[in-house]
Amino acid sequence: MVERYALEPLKSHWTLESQYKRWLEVELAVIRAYEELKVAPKGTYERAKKNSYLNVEEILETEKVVDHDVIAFIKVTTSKMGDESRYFHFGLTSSDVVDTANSLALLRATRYIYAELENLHEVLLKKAFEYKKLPTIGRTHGVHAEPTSFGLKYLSWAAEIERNIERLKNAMDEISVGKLSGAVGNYANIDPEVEKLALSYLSLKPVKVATQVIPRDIHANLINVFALIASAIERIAVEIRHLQKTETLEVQEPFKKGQRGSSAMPHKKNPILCERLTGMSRVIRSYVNSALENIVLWHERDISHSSVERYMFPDITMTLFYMIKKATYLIENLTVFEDNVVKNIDKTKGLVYSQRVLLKLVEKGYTREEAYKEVQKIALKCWENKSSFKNEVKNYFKFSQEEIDEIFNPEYYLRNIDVIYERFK
Ligand SMILES: O=C(O)C[C@H](Nc1ncnc2c1ncn2[C@@H]1O[C@H](COP(=O)(O)O)[C@@H](O)[C@H]1O)C(=O)O
Repeated sequence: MVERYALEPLKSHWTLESQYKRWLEVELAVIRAYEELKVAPKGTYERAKKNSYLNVEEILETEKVVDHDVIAFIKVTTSKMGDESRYFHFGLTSSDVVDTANSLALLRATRYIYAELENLHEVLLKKAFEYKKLPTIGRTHGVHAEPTSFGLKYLSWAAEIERNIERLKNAMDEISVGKLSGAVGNYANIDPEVEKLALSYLSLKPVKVATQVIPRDIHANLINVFALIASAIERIAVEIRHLQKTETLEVQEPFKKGQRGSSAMPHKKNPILCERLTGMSRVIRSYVNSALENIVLWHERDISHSSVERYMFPDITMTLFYMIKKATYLIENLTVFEDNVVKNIDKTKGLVYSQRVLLKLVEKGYTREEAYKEVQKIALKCWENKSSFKNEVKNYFKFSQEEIDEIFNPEYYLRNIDVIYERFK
């Protein structure tokens, strides 16, 4: 993970020491289950916990010799244990520990992400209501289309985050599984009751069927939801970047006191945060492919997925956590130049009301085809010579001033938005 983007508490969550602590948590849960099931003598769990020796440096030194990270961990951790070390890792395979601990790590990291996402959702909704009545120009294909509500932009972002919250909930539920079923997942050397009990101490459920590992489609689903969230944030960032173009200037991302935009051009305020969020979203999406590739392992497993996950799990959760926090800051502190938002509606001198003119003519008795032809003729002329569509329409179709005022009114386009907003109460 790039230090620049690593925020607490995620940063500490992914240190090597934290990883070994989670491995130990799993190993101890198994010992506790053995004791509960009277396989291990009373007090074994407490003694094993007290006498386990977690020393990162020594584990790494040992790994240099044995070239197996879990074995190195077991050797060092049990090195100061007494007789209870006999129950340590009893009947387990390395991935029982690694995979169960991975679920714990992902779940805990995702809980931080979830809380931040709820925060972002709330901020977006608040802004959606704040700008509900502000008319703006809707653009399709980048071309002025018809007026709409500025708040609807935020509402559509909030709705997307709402869907992602639901998806995240489901993915978290799916990843709340562990496996303690041994070398090929068939409980040959471990009682399924030990798994059930030990996982219950960790608030996990046994995965329905495992090989040596938990099936990777479960992890891929979570990674995919992360990518959806990143894309939702990128959609916000890209919109802001477009609206911050000098020609448009409807919004401006926060520019702190003392901040400088350009080393060469002192006048500049650039949308650097939005551009960073756009880039980060690309990085997060690129992990979806790796996560999908991890699904297909040889037979009961190979270990090609392991290196991928060492990059992917910390990187993706830390990057996403950073993105959501920054997106919330961005939305809360975005400057909206309301005058420009309204002014830009008239950049095409009324062309954006062409459909209203067309429908008015149909109401007056024109066929749709006739009306379209007539309106397009005038509209294209106005595009070319930059004249006022409003004036041309008034003169050509002999509309009264009252009709013109009614047609060329941005407020008209907001008349039904309450129906949409009602869905968010
Ligand atoms: O319980 C077992 O260990 C069973 C064994 N399978 C393994 N299960 C879990 N870890 C294993 C396994 N094999 C190797 N290693 C060690 O995993 C580490 C992989 O390192 P990396 O590719 O860098 O992520 C790296 O440290 C490897 O040494 C099997 O033969 O089925």
